[in-house]
Amino acid sequence: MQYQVIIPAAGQGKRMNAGKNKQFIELQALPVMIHTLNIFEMDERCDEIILVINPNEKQLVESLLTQHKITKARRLVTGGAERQHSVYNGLQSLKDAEIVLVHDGARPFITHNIIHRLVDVAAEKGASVAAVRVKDTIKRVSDDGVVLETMERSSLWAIQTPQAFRVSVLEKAHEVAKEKGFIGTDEASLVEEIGIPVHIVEGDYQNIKLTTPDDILYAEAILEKQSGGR
Ligand SMILES: Nc1ccn([C@@H]2O[C@H](COP(=O)(O)OP(=O)(O)OP(=O)(O)O)[C@@H](O)[C@H]2O)c(=O)n1
Ligand SMILES: C[C@](O)(CO)[C@H](O)COP(=O)(O)O
Repeated sequence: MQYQVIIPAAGQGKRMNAGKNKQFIELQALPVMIHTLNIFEMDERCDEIILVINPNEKQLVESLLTQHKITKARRLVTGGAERQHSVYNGLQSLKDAEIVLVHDGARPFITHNIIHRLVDVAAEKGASVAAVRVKDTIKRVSDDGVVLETMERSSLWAIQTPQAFRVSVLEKAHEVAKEKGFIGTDEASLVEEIGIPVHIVEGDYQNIKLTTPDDILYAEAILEKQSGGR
């Protein structure tokens, strides 16, 4: 089954504190955004990339796409105030897609194997998310820093992107969220709100989101390992 992917890349990267959108930080001489786009560019099952960007970065993005021969990102979409609004804008520009993936521009280490498993589960069941089992003990804590409870770890998963959906499911979820003024931190939470089951696809701990400066050190180590330490 083929798919289209929406890549939200219109954030500010405030927690990264790099003085620029973290999408443009270079890892082994390639911007983060290009690492992510290359994965979908090289996937035969990906028909189109809908790249969501800040309008003031359009020229820079266009020149990077040309320079790095990214041919599938034919339509650039303007982002919104929150990640959810950026994805909503991307969804409005989908054409003739049955399955849509949403994947953070800031997660440059996703694999084709996980992408394909997500697409297959979404095609069969409607909604799927990449996730890994939580490794730490997780506690719920009050605003004044006192532990309220220890969560049962065996049922806790850390949710990543990609998240894959039948297009009709994600469209409905976004419309309902818009009506209710609901803002979620991922697409699956919107789908959960409309009562459609979201299925876990076990992912990879290396599929990190570059969020804070220490993530860059880890990303460099992953790339070093991928390139055989050369
Ligand atoms: N209004 C927004 C906010 C985020 N994103 C994108 O959503 C992904 C995940 O968001 P996050 O890691 O929070 O990125 P930023 O919003 O850039 O980071 P920060 O919250 O630290 O400013 C990133 O690829 C980011 O560019 C987006 O397209 N539009
Ligand atoms: C969608 C996401 O990457 C799943 O882990 C995450 O929720 C994005 O959160 P952020 O606060 O926008 O970084």
